[in-house]
Amino acid sequence: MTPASTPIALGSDHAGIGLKATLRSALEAAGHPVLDLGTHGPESVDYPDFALAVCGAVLEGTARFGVLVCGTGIGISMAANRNEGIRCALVHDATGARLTRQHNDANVLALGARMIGAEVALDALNVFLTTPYEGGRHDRRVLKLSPGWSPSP
Ligand SMILES: O=C(CO)[C@H](O)[C@H](O)[C@H](O)COP(=O)(O)O
Repeated sequence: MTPASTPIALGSDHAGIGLKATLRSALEAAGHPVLDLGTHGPESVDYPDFALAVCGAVLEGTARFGVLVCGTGIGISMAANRNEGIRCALVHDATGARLTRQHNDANVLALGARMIGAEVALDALNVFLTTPYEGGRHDRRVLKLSPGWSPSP
């Protein structure tokens, strides 16, 4: 298991920068090490670049989980899920965050800064980080999401 001392990687585009800052402050206040991979300014940028950076950190093990924010969470989650081994879930509340950890063993959380408020996002993040994967019947389904998996002939 990845130790809790391993950072949480954060990334956003310009639309998500405010919510990312809120999430970062909350994580740091709770004692979580954070790896903020940008964006760091208000200029218009492209969300796939930040999804790639965060997913790279998760896949190489320098981050325990990734958290991505764009305006809707849609584009940045699409970009994240292009990376083999990443299971990124776009959620809109704590229930989605809990279920995607329990059932999908999601390793990246995506949030839409133009869709949900900061309190809901903070609840979702807290639940995401503290909910374990259930395993059991979900193992064979998660396995089918793995790099290289294909149906038996
Ligand atoms: O990818 C998105 C839409 O699913 C995100 O919401 C982006 O943040 C959005 O497209 C950015 O839009 P903007 O008009 O360039 O701010």
